[in-house]
Amino acid sequence: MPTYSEEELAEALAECAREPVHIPGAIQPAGCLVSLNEDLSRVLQVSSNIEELLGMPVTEALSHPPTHCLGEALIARLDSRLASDGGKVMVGDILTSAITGERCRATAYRSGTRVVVEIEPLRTLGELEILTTVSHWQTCLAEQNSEPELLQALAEGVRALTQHDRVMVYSFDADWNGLVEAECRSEGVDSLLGHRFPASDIPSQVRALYDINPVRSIPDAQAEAVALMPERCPLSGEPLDLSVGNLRAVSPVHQEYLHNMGVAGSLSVAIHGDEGLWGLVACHAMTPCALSPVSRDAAHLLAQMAIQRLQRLRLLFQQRFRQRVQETRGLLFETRKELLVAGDLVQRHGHDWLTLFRASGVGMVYADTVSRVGKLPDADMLKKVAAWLGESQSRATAWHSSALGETRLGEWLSPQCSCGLLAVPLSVDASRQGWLMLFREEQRETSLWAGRPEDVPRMKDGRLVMSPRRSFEVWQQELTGHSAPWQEVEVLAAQDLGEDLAIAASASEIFNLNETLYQERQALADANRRLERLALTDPLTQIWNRYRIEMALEAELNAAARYGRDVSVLLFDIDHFKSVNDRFGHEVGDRVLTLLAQTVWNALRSCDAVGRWGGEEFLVLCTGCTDEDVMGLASRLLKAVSEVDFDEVGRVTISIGAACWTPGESQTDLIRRADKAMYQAKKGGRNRAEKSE
Ligand SMILES: Nc1nc2c(ncn2[C@@H]2O[C@H](COP(=O)(O)OP(=O)(O)OP(=O)(O)O)[C@@H](O)[C@H]2O)c(=O)[nH]1
Repeated sequence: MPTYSEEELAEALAECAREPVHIPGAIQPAGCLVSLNEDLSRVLQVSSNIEELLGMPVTEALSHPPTHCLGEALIARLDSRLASDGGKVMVGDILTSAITGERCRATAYRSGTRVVVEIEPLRTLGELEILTTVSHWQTCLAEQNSEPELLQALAEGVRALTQHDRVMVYSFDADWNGLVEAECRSEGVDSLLGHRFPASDIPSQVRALYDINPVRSIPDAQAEAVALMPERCPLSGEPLDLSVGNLRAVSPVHQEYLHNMGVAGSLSVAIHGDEGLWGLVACHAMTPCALSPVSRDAAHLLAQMAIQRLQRLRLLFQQRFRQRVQETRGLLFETRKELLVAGDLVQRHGHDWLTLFRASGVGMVYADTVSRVGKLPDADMLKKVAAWLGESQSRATAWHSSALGETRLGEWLSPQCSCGLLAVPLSVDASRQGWLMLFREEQRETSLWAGRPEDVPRMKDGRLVMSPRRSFEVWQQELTGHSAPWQEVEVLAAQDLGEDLAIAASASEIFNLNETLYQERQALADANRRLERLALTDPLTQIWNRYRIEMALEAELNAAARYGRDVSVLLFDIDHFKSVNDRFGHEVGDRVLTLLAQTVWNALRSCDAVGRWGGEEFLVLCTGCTDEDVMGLASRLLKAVSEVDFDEVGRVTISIGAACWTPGESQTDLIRRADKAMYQAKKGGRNRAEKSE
């Protein structure tokens, strides 16, 4: 357990970050340095090893114009290049060492108001050989179709160029810890593949230097630094900022770090992605390793090519993922045509979404319904989570966490089965809202640290300081409480899915509402029909009631008056019906009435109608009937009734009174005449028809 407080650690880190690594006042002995004033007319500082490379003592170089130590041609080129390059590093001016006869490369850059020229011998691989090597690995990188293979090819390519004993490609996590993702090494050198390096290994100001100058070469970490003469600018008294250069002396802290790791020389090449520093290619040499500036630049070139390919691969992955999501959305649209409720959609497609989103469970809480597929909390818990999300989160955007234990939900959810959650709001309207939730299980990982991160801060003179690590022994750390992180592309895709589900939910609701409305309308129409029937039908005999037959008669008489048509009525009742009731009971009497009504109804033409006039009296309305016709119909009815067997009652007869309408006659008068005629029939012996004259 750390024995220091958070504040002490923060102060130690800040102190470490204040180390002025960019103005060491010295360079590495891999080359020499000349600093000039802005108009290139005066030498201001030189490195104390200038004589070893340029064959000229420090005092001589400082007391003569720059052309004396650097030559007329180089100064002329510097003059023109610096004017056009606006102070950027300038490479490619070659001169030959006066002492060793080696070809050297001069690199110039602006540092404040000064111009710095660094001179380094060109060594090892020939330029042509480097070109061939770069070209080979460039092709190789372009052919890689997976991230691990690509990073492995980068490690191998850089090692082919620099000949270091161990070349690692490591990426930074969100906290700037490094993870070794690929490695290429010579036999007998320990592997650090899969190891993590704590963020404190590269203090923030050193990381910032990688933005200015992506390549840091240390051919011999323990070589004595070469002082600048004088140490500060003789004009301004300012130290010389060597951030942009290649020769900056190694900070004592870094020297100790490399020593503790058993590394004699190193090369670090920053890998910058679209979002800044992505990682590093870190090369270690177990013995000092002189490196040609051209190889160094070539290594940088390969790193740049690799990151471009990496970004392309990630883009392709994202495109493929979104394509698959689009396909799922297409399926959703297809099934939406069936107007499934949103919950059914989850049941139907949930398993596909589990695969697509690498999730262990998918749930949806919408209105009062919960749908679940896979491994996830129970329905009540999902409702509780949805309620919390609704209260505490924006309704417009997705919410996600890959460490639920660190959130409010950690109190409710078991970390083993629900460690990560991506929740997407389904907003249908203000009153109806829901959440689509994708859960991920815990992803237990064993992290191999190259030394314990906590060992870095140490007490020195009663104060906590960040010290270079002494031990790089593998230390295992169990990472728990985390799921795989949610990628941005996954969050966006889940939001698309959420929108589709919200649309499906409202579509099915509208359908359900319409359905209910339709059913209610049907019920109303049925009730109306029943009412109408009740209002117009005789409940016993199921033929028209008096009201209905009167209406029909009225309409017929109006039409007859208008078009001069014939209309007749037959009024009849059962003979001696009282005795039927008396002998067999009222119920039997009812059955006789019903069967009689059906018999008459069946005997009529479709244009005629019969209604119950009251009691055991019936009225037949005959349209287009002359006197003759109506008596013919009356005879047919007498016959039809006489042929019916009325069960225990046996045969019954009826007496009919017929009346033909005369123009101008009222309905009442017409009926009265028919009634009179029926009376005549009764009087005449029954089971007969009489016609009103
Ligand atoms: N079962 C039953 N009987 C009814 C109904 N409406 C009227 N009646 C009976 O019909 C009988 C009519 O009797 P009356 O008017 O004396 O006539 P009748 O016995 O048919 O003799 P005539 O008409 O002179 O041949 C009565 O007994 C009524 O109770 C009914 O809806 N159901």
